[in-house]
Amino acid sequence: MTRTPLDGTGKDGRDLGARLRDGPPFVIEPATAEFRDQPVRENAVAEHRLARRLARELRPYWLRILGLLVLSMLATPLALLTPVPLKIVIDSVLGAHPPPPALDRILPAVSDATLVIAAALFFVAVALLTQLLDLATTVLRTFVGERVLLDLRTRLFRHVQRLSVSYHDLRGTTDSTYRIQYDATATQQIAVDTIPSFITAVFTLGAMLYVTAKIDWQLAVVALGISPVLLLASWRYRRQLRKQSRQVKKLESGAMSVVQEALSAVRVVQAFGREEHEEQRFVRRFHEGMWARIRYTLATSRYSLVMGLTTAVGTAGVLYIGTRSVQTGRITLGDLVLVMTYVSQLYAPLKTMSRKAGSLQGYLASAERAFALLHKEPDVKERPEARPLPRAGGEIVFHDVSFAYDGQRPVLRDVSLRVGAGTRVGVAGATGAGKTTLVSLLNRFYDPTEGRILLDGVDLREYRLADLRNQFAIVLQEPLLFATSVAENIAYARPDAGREEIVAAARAAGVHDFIAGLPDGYDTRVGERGTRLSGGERQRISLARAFLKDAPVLILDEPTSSVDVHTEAAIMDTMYRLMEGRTTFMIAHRLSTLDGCDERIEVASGRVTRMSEGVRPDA
Ligand SMILES: Nc1ncnc2c1ncn2[C@@H]1O[C@H](COP(=O)(O)OP(=O)(O)OP(=O)(O)O)[C@@H](O)[C@H]1O
Repeated sequence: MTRTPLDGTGKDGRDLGARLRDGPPFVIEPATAEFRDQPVRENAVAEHRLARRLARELRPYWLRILGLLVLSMLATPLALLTPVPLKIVIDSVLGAHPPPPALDRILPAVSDATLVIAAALFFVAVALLTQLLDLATTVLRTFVGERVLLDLRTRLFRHVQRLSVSYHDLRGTTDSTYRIQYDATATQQIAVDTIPSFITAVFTLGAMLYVTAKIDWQLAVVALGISPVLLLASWRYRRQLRKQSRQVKKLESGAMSVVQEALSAVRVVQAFGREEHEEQRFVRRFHEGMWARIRYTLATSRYSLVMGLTTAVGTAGVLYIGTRSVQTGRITLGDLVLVMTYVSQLYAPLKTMSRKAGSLQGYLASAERAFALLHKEPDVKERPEARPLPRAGGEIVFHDVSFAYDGQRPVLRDVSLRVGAGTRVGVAGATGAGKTTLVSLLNRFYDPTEGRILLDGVDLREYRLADLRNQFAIVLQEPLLFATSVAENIAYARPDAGREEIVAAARAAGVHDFIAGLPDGYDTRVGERGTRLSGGERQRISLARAFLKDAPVLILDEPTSSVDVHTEAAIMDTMYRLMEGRTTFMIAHRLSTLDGCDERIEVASGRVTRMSEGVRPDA
């Protein structure tokens, strides 16, 4: 059976899970030179490259990120003001100290009761401003973050769609899905969460230290004394956290592949009663992921523990020295309360910085994976000065073409053919002989390892890729439909086609009456992959697609092998009409299917072992 490379599954018949299990799964793609080595060798240069890459990624949003930063930084003065009412009440209402000069200027010689009310109102005003600022920051952060995420996801999706079929053959779909769906969010987090929090934390830290030092420099020195320990701990845990986070991502995307595969093949699973087996595979994969996550969480908890203990020691030191200072009269009780509030707030930014440094490692691991995908170059490339090709005549020549999927074991060897424009060629051969591979080279799903293929006398690699692919209409053994309406499925070949053209194509494919009889006619939805239609019905719809495309070259890969004899006869009829005036390659196992072809070739073990006169290269 031929598997189409279009559906993202391997042509070697191995299922997605098998390839994910057996292949070199989920290794971060060593993409461009910029990202090579990075996942393996953790070094300062690689870190620097990743940071530069991130900066480049975020450059278009710098103004918005700056806005976010400004909003976040406005929180600092508010944080500084929060404990001030408490200090005033303690010192000037409960104690006997005069109010601070600034307050005295605004409210000269007021009673204690008025001072308490003023302090309370001040407290509410600061809280209100803090909340408003919080709201504005959240709104802006959400907008900027979603924009960054959407843009990156769009680019990843665009890129992944253009990667060569061989990439998808090897990788399967889940790893790419994971990178687009989950890894891409890391950049958003770094842009709107980590960077602004980090910078704001540094800013707040500086401001609070300054105010504390103004009150009592000794206290500021004690409070700051713990920061080397904090920095050291962030440095020490950084690598471990990144490594573990990377491991978690690999295992999670691997586990997801089990779900995706089992659900997409649910009929096979149920038919063979393998639900239990699939469940066990699922549990095994998730079990591995679970332990990796537990290890990661334990590492972050250990890290938080170190942070928490260090800050507690710092706070205790400030409390001790601060109390002594109150006792000796160096500072007031209100000053001590103010400083203690600052110290707890001072450690909040320090903790934020170190916590962010921890989660940053997880984000960086994800960002690496997303960028690696983005930097993966397609094997099949378009030349910079590629030729346009409005409509080909249809002459195709193979010149000593050899091809190996893995670059080593050839699947096609020294194939030479000359197919005149409008010639219908029947391709026969045993299973695994290389027939599908032969036609897959025509529209450049893969490029030959050796030799060249010419269309109208020009190497396929000279043409613009989209133009080249536009010259082919393909009908596969297992027609692939999308989960939309019948009309949209037919129009997939030419999205600009009007309803009359779609109906005309359906008529030509002999499927109009069937469609007209459906509950919603052409607007009937066909279900995922067209499962609500029979194999023959799907095949006819894909033929209508080919009629609508009206391409000069037609590839028919065993299009009737899954339908009954009557349906086959009807479909063949339609197909021969479709072939008229088009260069056609028709693959079939049943030789009788090829009777209407003008020429015939036979493939065995990757070689063309027989060919009729009309396709001889020297004819
Ligand atoms: N994506 C792939 N990666 C690696 N090997 C592949 C891939 N697709 C096909 N092959 C191998 O290439 C050889 C030729 O496969 P191909 O599908 O071209 O044969 P075929 O003649 O079309 O077979 P069938 O009649 O069964 O469809 C087979 O040995 C197959 O295992």
